[in-house]
Amino acid sequence: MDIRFESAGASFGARVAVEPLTLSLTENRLGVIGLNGSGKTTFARMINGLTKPTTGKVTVNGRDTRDEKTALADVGFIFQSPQNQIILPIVRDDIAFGLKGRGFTKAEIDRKVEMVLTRFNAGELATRRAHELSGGELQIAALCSVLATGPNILILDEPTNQLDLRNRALVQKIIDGLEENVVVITHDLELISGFERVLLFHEGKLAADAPAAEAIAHYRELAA
Ligand SMILES: Nc1ncnc2c1ncn2[C@@H]1O[C@H](COP(=O)(O)OP(=O)(O)OP(=O)(O)O)[C@@H](O)[C@H]1O
Repeated sequence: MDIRFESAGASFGARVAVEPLTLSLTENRLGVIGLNGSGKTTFARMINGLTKPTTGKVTVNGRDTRDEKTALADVGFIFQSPQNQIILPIVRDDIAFGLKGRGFTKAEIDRKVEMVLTRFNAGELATRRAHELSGGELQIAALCSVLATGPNILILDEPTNQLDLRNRALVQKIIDGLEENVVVITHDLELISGFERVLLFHEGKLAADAPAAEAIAHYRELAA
């Protein structure tokens, strides 16, 4: 992946959520940590263009996010509350929904839905009602819907939030095995403990940009 922030920052009115920063991100795995309200989600939304920079610019694989009217299609985003991004009641239909309007035939859509369900060993979820799923199942359903569209960068915002130990371990295993480039925002420090690059945000500023152990140690000092 090739994500570049060039003096890019984001403010909401007078509130500066992310101070202008200059960065080049090419790692296959990137962790983002920091206290509540430190700017992590805003930073992540700037990557897929959901939040446009109010100063500077952000490019993803050479494309300026300001030139795109909507979020970048090749940057998948799983939000903090995945139930809010499941649109259709039945899991299989929701996965197919994301593939419509992209020029695929019905047979191709059906094949892609089956492929992604098989990839996550989630065939059992296909006919389930999304609102009846457990937190872990919902994360997997959201992952299937987003990854079926073939993004090459995936952003996960607090993917283990509210998961029990078993589902947490399952989601960690899935993240570790993803071939896509992954950006993980999390308060679950173990989840990103093996990452070679972790960004620590503090009050909208980048407080560390380092391998996981170093960034986590710095975070512990800030939080103490
Ligand atoms: N749409 C918005 N309008 C106004 N202020 C916003 C908006 N989005 C974020 N902010 C503010 O920007 C700052 C950074 O918020 P952000 O959601 O990026 O933090 P975070 O690090 O992801 O927090 P958390 O860990 O609690 O999810 C906060 O002060 C927040 O209140």
